[in-house]
Amino acid sequence: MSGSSSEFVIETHALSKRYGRKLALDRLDLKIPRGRIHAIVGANGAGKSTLFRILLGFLPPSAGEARILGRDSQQLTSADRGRIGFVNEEHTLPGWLKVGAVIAMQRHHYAQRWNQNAFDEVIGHYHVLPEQKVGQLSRGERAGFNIALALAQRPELLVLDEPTLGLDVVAKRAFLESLMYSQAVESCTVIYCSHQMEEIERVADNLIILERGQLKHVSAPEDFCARVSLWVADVPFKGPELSKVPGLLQVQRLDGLHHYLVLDQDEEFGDFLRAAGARSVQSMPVSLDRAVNGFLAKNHAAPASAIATT
Ligand SMILES: Nc1ncnc2c1ncn2[C@@H]1O[C@H](COP(=O)(O)OP(=O)(O)OP(=O)(O)O)[C@@H](O)[C@H]1O
Repeated sequence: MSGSSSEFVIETHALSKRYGRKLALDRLDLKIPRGRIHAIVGANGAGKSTLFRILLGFLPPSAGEARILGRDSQQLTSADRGRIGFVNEEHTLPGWLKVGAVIAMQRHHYAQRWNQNAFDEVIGHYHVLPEQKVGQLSRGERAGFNIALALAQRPELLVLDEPTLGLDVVAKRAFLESLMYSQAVESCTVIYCSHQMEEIERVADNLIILERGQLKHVSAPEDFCARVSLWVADVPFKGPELSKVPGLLQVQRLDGLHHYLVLDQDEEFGDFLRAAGARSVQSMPVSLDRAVNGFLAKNHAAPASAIATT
């Protein structure tokens, strides 16, 4: 199969990774179609970085298969790697090199592929000078420099592993804008891993939720939000027994009212609360942050199989 004709940029089949007694990826079947921005989210330790390391060929799987741009991830050639841009939170560039020297090296390395316009467009958001050493750049500038270099290599696939970790609000915004408004992004597929839901809400077309190395949900972010709702009810005493509350993700008691965060419930949930004695019931939508974090917190507290969601 030719890489560029493949319909999916990422395809894993029964992919598992075990570190000693720890199962980081658990028979993961994941298909990410070509084009657009895909966000991968999951709690700490869900297996996101492990997945990226296997996909980029830095780590072998324990079992199963991983393909990237149509190629087996364990057999990537340097030409295949040239089609993939990777930016991670560490922004690992040699600190002693001058910015101008790094640019010259990359331009030479990527030769025909190098897209100077894409580089200029992104680096224009940052006050980075060619005579500065990479180690002298601020975290935000280094993140910007990295994304500019990655986009200039005209990648078919751009993998971003928590690229805004540790950046302040201004630097985060600059980074996201350089991503969202770059022409170069339009011609590639972006896989973005982050814990920042407000970022994901702004940039992602597709939301992929991993939990304990398994796939839990795939859809547009707004469709996931639509599955989660918050119900505020004036229920006397303790309210219904929690094990009987359908789709329950979280419950809180605030100012004498019960707040139920629930998954996949419709108007009948209001009837359930009224039958449990609620005097008033009000439902409201939630932000992506609340929806995802409620969902992940629930799965933390219960066995992974407690909610069947895929
Ligand atoms: N080299 C290793 N040796 C042993 N266990 C590891 C190793 N790398 C990762 N793990 C374990 O595998 C699991 C998945 O880790 P991974 O770094 O892939 O998660 P993550 O989703 O990227 O987490 P985070 O959001 O915290 O970065 C974790 O439980 C972690 O402790």
